[in-house]
Amino acid sequence: MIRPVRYEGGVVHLLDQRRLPAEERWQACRSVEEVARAIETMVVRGAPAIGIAAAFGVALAAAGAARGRGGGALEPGGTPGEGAGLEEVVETALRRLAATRPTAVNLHWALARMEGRYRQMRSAGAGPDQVAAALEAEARAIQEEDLAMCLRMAEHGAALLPEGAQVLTHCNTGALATGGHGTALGVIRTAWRQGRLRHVWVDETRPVLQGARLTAWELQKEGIPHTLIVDGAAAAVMAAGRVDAVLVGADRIAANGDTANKIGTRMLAVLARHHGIPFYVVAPWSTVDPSLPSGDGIPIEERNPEEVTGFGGVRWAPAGTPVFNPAFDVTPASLITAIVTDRGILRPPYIEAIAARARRDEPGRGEAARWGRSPGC
Ligand SMILES: CSC[C@@H](O)[C@@H](O)C(=O)COP(=O)(O)O
Repeated sequence: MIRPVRYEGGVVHLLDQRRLPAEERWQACRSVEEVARAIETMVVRGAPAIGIAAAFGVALAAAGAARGRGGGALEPGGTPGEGAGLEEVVETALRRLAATRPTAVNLHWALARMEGRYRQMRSAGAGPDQVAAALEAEARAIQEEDLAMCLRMAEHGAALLPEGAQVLTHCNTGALATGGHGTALGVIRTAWRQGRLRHVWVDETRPVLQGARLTAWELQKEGIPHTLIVDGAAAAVMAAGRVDAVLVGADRIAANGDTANKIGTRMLAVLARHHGIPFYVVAPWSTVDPSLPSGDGIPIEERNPEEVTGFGGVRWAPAGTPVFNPAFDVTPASLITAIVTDRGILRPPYIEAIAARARRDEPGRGEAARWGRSPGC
């Protein structure tokens, strides 16, 4: 199984997704700053995967502090230097990692969980070595639980698809984006293994091409029949009656079900409604942010204009062309047929379905909101 994040000997290893599919190269991150930059530059990407990478970044920081090396967060610009205390090292790591990407709440959820474990160990009087061991165990638990959630979502979601389904998906929501298996792509994987899936339409997903580079790579490895299309071809394949369902992931789901996901998702939802095609969002509960009443409050990351004016060192737009490059958009809840979570399938009205589950299950969400307040949000 593809797993994009590994933690070994106090080093975070990330499968460099910028280089796929041309080469499978791992990047070793030995400091919090290196993990943070890897998240910012999309060496690792996908909402659950960046949460997992950040959790290991905190574990790395604590391990460094326990060894008396300032947690490896030794860069200039406000991070602690040699010999910094454990408290300062962990706080700094949490702050730096929270500031990497604003939209995916899984990142802030994972950091809140790491902070919670840290505080628990400190109030129990644990020393630096014990704290470091506990934080490593917590990060590993986040990773393993994410895989388990993906497998549960996949079972729930596959049951929604008709026999011989043709589906359309956007971005990469596979093993590369999660603890393994995937969210929307996990449903596709499981449906294929169950024999109920015929074919996948893969949106190339401009500008960074997660569909063309990553989803096509994962599907090819599994031998799942698929066809790559440019984003603008989605309406044509829907109109031709060749899509039975649209399956997408999510970076943040507000309390009313409004869902932020990769730019272009909203367009697909509008198209699906027009063509009478079910539109399913697949996401673990860690993607739900009940502290936001609606999608209006979701911070949308804007990325470098160079992602739009060219790719891989080739520029095609004239120099100086003005660019708007939002990395995500928000799909209104009214366009979503169902939200598939590891805790079951949510149906409209989402505001009630989400509130009921949040009340029952989520004592830690106030803290997630705190780390969610990163610069740029
Ligand atoms: C399981 S991944 C869900 C989302 O994170 C995914 O659809 C997405 O939008 C990823 O965006 P990215 O910018 O590649 O991190």
